[in-house]
Amino acid sequence: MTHADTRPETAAGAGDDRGTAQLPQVHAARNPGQELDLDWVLSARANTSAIERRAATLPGRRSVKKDHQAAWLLKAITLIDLTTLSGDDTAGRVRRLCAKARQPVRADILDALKMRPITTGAVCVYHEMVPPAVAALEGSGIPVAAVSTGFPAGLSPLETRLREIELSVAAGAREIDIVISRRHVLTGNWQALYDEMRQFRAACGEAHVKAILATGELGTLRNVARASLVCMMGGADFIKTSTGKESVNATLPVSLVMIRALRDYHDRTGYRIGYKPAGGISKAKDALTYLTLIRDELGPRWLQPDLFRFGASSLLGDIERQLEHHVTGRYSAGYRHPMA
Ligand SMILES: O=C[C@H](O)COP(=O)(O)O
Repeated sequence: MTHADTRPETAAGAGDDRGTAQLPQVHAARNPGQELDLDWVLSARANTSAIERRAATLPGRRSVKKDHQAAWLLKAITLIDLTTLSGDDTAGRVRRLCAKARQPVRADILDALKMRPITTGAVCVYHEMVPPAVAALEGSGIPVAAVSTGFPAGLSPLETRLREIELSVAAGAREIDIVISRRHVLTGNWQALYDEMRQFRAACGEAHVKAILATGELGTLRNVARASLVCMMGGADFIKTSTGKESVNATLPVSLVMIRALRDYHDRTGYRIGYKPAGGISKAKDALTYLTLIRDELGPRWLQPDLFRFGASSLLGDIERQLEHHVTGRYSAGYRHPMA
């Protein structure tokens, strides 16, 4: 059993300035990208059975010592892109989500844990919901991330997708989650994928760009590895697993492949690119598995909001319940312990 013995490096901790919200340091230097290196891309392999075997051991092997669990859970909250991506989204729902992003943990729980206020990493919405989100988050330091480029399928005309990015940036989105054209991966057209990524990168201007690979639709882990590298070469600041709308979203095998591509890219270029697992991550224990995986594979530097986010719509609720249990020793009536 591997224990995360230490507190997460910058977990919200007790401090002299209690009452002062920590403004998230969410943006590192942008990734300039590089020329498409096809030899490197085609050399990327993934031994599926070895990766699946290793991934299967992760939830059991990696745990967080009970004493440090609350700090890790608070850390996880600071790394959430708090998301609503529903056809029935309204400005009111987005405003409520933003209020939650500003104050994701009840004050009495923070007091009991002797922790300073925290915020989520970002709020993630459709383009049409960017203005109410920007207004609701004003002064908080929390960025708005917009899913643009014809999310989730990405099959609208290229000029429409590029225009959508420009409109989202003009509306105040500081991060753009683009979806790649899966067909470029499935047909091995790496040049087309690279060119698309370059154009998306350029349209984002100063905004940071997360490339959603939709890994559940890429066929093989080898394709995931290659698409990850091409998107990083094309200038992605983050690579993200899924839209949350595919039938298979974030998984541990896919994460291992993408994390290794991130490490490879860093080793060869010196640039750290961020990672965003998204879709179906709704349990605190799963969040802890991801955090310890990242810490062990990439190191604690990657556990900062500029290099790691969870894309999640319901994870925060479960983390809150775990924190409440940590503080009060009980769960709300009818709640079944998911960490057991
Ligand atoms: O990008 C974020 C995902 O769409 C969220 O997926 P989820 O609703 O399964 O948490």
